Amino acid sequence: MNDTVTTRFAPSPTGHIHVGNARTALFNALLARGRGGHFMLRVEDTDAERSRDNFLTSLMEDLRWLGLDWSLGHDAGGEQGPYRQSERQAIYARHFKRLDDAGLIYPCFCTPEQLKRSRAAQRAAGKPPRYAGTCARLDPDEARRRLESGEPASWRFRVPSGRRIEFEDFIRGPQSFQSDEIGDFVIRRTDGTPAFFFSNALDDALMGVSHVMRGEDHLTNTPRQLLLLEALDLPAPVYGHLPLIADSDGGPLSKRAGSLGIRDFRAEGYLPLALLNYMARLGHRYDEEDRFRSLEELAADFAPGRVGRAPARYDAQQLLHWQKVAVARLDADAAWQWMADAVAGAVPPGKARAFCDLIRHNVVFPAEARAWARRLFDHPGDLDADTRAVVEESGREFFEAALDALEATGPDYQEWVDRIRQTTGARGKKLFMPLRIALTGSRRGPELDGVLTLIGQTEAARRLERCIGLT
Ligand SMILES: Nc1ncnc2c1ncn2[C@@H]1O[C@H](COP(=O)(O)OP(=O)(O)OP(=O)(O)O)[C@@H](O)[C@H]1O
Repeated sequence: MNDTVTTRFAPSPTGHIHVGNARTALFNALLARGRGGHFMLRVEDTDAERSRDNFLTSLMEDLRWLGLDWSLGHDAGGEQGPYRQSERQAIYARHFKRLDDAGLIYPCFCTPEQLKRSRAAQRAAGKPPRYAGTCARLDPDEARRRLESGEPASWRFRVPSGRRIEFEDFIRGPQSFQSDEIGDFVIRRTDGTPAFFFSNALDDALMGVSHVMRGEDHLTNTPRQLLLLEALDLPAPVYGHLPLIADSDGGPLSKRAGSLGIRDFRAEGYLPLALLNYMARLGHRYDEEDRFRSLEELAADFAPGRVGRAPARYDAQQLLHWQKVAVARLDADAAWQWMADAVAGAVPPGKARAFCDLIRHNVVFPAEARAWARRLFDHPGDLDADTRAVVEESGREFFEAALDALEATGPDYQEWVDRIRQTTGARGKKLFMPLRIALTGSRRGPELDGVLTLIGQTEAARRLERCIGLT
């Protein structure tokens, strides 16, 4: 028996992937990596109306940007392809025929309105809605006649009665379902396309997926899929269902609604490892919770048994924490790459690296780096009331002394501040805060020493004069 672990991410390309989808992809990638197995990307694009190629391109970009490369599947190859469901019609047709030949499926002519009425009636009677079995009892000759006359029909799987379906969920533990509570379900839609239950289960089996880890929105699909695989005499994977992630208001995430999209985080300048460290802890516990981990380390320490049962909620503060850690750990080259686009045009040629080295520990997003570039190379900006109060309190004489000192010492920071200290008697905060405000327009920011070097003597003098003018 082949005991390689093969996991998969099987999205429908119907929108940009969000934190919920991406965490499902991440957990599958971690499980495969941690066990030396394969992570597969399968594209579930049977819904032609909602599937779009641009969403497929976008989700592949997002996964690759996160570092969640797949070794099997769409755009990666493998023996069990194609890995786009829209290209697997012949395979579905073959297995559909096997079920038909075995008398395990039947055409259903019920219209959407009839089905809706039936569900409403069941609900009114206090019963959970499921297919009432109307077409299961049709005379086979009549069913053929109606099909031949072109009447639209979906196809349903005959769920065997009186069966208990049990399986061990590798996250939630033992699960048990009664087949009598499952109505006959659609495996082929009226338009001829395969329904989710069918194509999804069939592909997992045919593609050698060993572990299906997916959101618990799929939990009740699993007994249906197990019945189908049993009917087709195909091997079933083991299943694990993850608690869903809700947005910060508790609402569900949805690709269609475009909530918490990975590409939005990317555009804002979040780092992949910040998101990975954040998402890996969404519903999963690590020892040494606070330790920032590489993707390899996240995988080595990942265990389905450490996934909790409670729904996880998106927490912007937690993500921001990991972003700060990830930014602080960038080396000089990576820090520059990260901010380069945002500061393009705002930093004079030749000063880029010095600028980056100076401000990188003061920023968490590239947009902040851009604001610093403007502040240092263009204009320090208007002073807020508290900042202006410091300038006024320091007084004209202080800034005049600072300006004289600068002329005398040139842009040697240490000599400059020593001289100001001597001539004004100012010390500590009283010395450094007004100088910081003069040079940067802000009470917080990077080392003044570096600021002076970067903006140069002439600009520093101009900024001191501006403060003189404000007093
Ligand atoms: N909020 C969520 N939290 C965790 N996992 C989720 C969430 N939403 C979807 N998933 C999981 O993401 C995977 C991909 O699913 P799918 O492509 O159907 O995404 P979806 O967001 O449900 O899409 P749509 O909004 O188009 O219905 C599935 O395993 C699904 O369970």
